Amino acid sequence: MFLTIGSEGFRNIVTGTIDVGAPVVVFVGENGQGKTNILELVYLLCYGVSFRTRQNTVLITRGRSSCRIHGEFRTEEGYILPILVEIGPTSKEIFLNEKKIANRKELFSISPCIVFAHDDIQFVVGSPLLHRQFMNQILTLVDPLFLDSLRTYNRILTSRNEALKEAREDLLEVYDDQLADIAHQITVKRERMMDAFSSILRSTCEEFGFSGNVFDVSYRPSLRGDGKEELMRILRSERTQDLMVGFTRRGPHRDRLVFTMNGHPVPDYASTGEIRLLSLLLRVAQTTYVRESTGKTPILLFDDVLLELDPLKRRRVVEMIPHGRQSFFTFLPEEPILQVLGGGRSLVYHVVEGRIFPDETSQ
Ligand SMILES: Nc1ncnc2c1ncn2[C@@H]1O[C@H](COP(=O)(O)OP(=O)(O)OP(=O)(O)O)[C@@H](O)[C@H]1O
Repeated sequence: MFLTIGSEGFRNIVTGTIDVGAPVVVFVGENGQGKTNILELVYLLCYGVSFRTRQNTVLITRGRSSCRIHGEFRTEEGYILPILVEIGPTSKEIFLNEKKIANRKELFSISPCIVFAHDDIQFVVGSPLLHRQFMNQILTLVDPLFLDSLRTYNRILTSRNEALKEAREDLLEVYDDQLADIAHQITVKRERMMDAFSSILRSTCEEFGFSGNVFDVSYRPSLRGDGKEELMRILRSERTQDLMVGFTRRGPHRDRLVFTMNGHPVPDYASTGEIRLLSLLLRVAQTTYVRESTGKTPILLFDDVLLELDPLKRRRVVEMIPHGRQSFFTFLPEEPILQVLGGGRSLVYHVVEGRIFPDETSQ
């Protein structure tokens, strides 16, 4: 759990430190005041990157040349870990326990963190690129080696595509072999994860109060075969077509997911509210999957996502949030925030033009 968070020169947030040592922390404010920036700050402390941008310079307050983001994290064993992220125009340094770390992966073991964001509905109705992003996000949280496999795959894929454009059959022999090997590893990992994930999603739907399989998701690998050898045979047998188009037409870079509601494709049948609900249940299921796979309950960041649900569904989603860890919420002033406060300790802050004030009535 984070006990404090703070920043200097970060986006529109005014320099300072606030107490967040409670299971539920709420930020209330009008549009554009800095609520999402605060959630972004928490995410940066967990992963060393933003969930909104890969461009470090936009994180720095306009007109300044650097920023510092800091927090104190209390581990499950009770140790206090100071985390500091310093960002300059072309640099980023991360300090854990006052020691500079060489790789931001060292932060990953502290606490997983899951954002429930407005754009999450794109995982359901957006392009297959986002389906793959969804799977990759989950796998990276539970398997630190997955990101390396993905990078290797993309490197070999780029080389194979170049060889296809230049019709270098000698190189294609080598790349087919390498691509089949890594494609097999990625497909098997995605397949296993999605099997477990879809069964968790079904239980999540039941827990929510649905009877039967209201929402379901299934994995559709683009290159399916029994082992690496078969994938290689497929790549070779389809090489002529790949040479004609000049790129690799099949592989994990073309995988997709199919979302259904009562057996029908979600994008064609579901209402906006149902799509929003599914995107929230996907994140709840992701939280359960990460907890079951790593033994750690993620910190949850809810960025204004409950508004589109009717009050009953909103309450049910909130009741499903796992206890024992920390959740951060953002709300517009008129939203009924009391529904998320529950019985435990909670902190409510108002955000006005980047300034963060404690709510007098909830202290
Ligand atoms: N680098 C920066 N320097 C200064 N201000 C910035 C910077 N980046 C973003 N901002 C400002 O931060 C504000 C946006 O804050 P944020 O996205 O957190 O809003 P919000 O309170 O979550 O609003 P909404 O309810 O509309 O989502 C905007 O006014 C934006 O111009």
